[in-house]
Amino acid sequence: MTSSVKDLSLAPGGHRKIDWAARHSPVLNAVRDRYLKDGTFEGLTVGVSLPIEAKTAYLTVVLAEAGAEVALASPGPFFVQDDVAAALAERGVTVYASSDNPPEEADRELERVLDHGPDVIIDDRAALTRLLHTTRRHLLGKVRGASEETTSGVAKLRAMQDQGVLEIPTIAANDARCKYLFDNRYGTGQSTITAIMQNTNLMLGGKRLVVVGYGWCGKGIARYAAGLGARVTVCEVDPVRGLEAYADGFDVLPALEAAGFGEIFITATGGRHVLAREHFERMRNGAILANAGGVDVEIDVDALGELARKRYEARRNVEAFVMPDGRELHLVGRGMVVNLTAGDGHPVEIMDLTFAIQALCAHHLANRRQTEPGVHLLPREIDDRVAGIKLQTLGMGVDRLTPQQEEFLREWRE
Ligand SMILES: NC(=O)c1ccc[n+]([C@@H]2O[C@H](COP(=O)([O-])OP(=O)(O)OC[C@H]3O[C@@H](n4cnc5c(N)ncnc54)[C@H](O)[C@@H]3O)[C@@H](O)[C@H]2O)c1
Ligand SMILES: N[C@@H](CCSC[C@H]1O[C@@H](n2cnc3c(=O)[nH]cnc32)[C@H](O)[C@@H]1O)C(=O)O
Repeated sequence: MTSSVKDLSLAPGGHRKIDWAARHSPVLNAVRDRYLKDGTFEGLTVGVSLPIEAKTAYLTVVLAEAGAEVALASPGPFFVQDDVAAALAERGVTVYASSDNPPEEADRELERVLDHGPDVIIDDRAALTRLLHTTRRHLLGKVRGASEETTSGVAKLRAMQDQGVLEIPTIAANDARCKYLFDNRYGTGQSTITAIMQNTNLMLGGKRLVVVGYGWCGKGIARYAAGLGARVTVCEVDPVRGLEAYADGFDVLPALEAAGFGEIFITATGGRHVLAREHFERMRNGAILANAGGVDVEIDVDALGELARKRYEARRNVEAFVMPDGRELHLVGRGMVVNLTAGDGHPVEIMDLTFAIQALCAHHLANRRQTEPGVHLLPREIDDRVAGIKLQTLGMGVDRLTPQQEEFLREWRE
């Protein structure tokens, strides 16, 4: 089937971006050479839903080179770099994506991916998996399994499992240590702060910055912001995580209190309306709001619109909401995942680790090494292998326990 992209003439710029990602992806390259070329993917179809940018593109190129037919769509038009989509169409990956597509038609593009009849799925926020269980049920039988990219997607899959409706094996790629410890923490930390600074052109040093949610993403954001001199306050609902934030050197306060003094607010919870009307009513003139969480309802943008007497584009990717009392609140990246909708996503080296994990999850499922319907973890030794390869590419390494040390740890007698 043929790709459907915005403009094929944009391909040269996309090729350069993909080549750059390939050059900085030593782990995925090693995984390709050591594991993916064993014929597993010959004759199989891999359906992918991920933000379409250079690192995602390189993952799909690697899978295609390993013999798979790959079909790709994005979770929506705000996650599409058209030059990359055009380049991919030229590299033998079928891609259904354009930044011009209406957001409400995102499911249609994803269904076109499913209509390829995938054997294996690489998913983001469980979008393909949910469609597979609803509008494309007739394709369920062919799917060997799905690998899930993000925390919010894993939560959806667990909800499906709890309700007894998940009919395929899935791997929580997000829950691999080589994923969340680096991608969610350092990747989100760097790329969220970069996107906010790039789009506002404002300084971070000295600013009162509020991070809502101190999970892996929130920890990364707080750490990078503090490193650049911001005065960080954390808001949590989990007292232990709040205490952890305190021990890491941050103030911890309820969001309503922080609303009154924050100058920059970043949400990273995966929850709904964590910043809402009552917070907007207290915020200072000029406050900046951005979301780094995986759902686009963390900031109640509808309420912000209802409160505002006027809204206008203050800068590219920055929308100003003028309140009845004259205060302006500035929303970066539409309240969607800011590092992707208003930035280039995570650093290449981070996605190199994430996509090495994803490639191995796909390989695992393609080989039917996990056949039980439900949500599963990637076997620990595969995670260890990826970390080992990364250390090797850095010219570093770790030690191994000696047999005596292993025995000491196993033995309970002194
Ligand atoms: N921007 C990115 O590139 C990126 C990368 C990875 C994950 N994500 C997404 O970011 C979100 C967070 O991921 P994570 O891995 O950090 O999850 P996590 O579960 O480790 O952390 C979420 C934290 O938010 C807290 N929380 C929930 N509701 C809250 C509320 N109303 N107020 C304050 N705190 C609240 C929870 O207690 C938890 O500590 C998810 O939606 C995930 O999909 C985004
Ligand atoms: N696309 C989702 C939200 C994604 S949440 C964030 C996920 O994006 C992933 N991510 C972050 N940066 C990049 C990137 O540059 N390329 C591809 N995926 C990325 C990251 O691994 C994380 O788990 C939606 O429908 O709203």
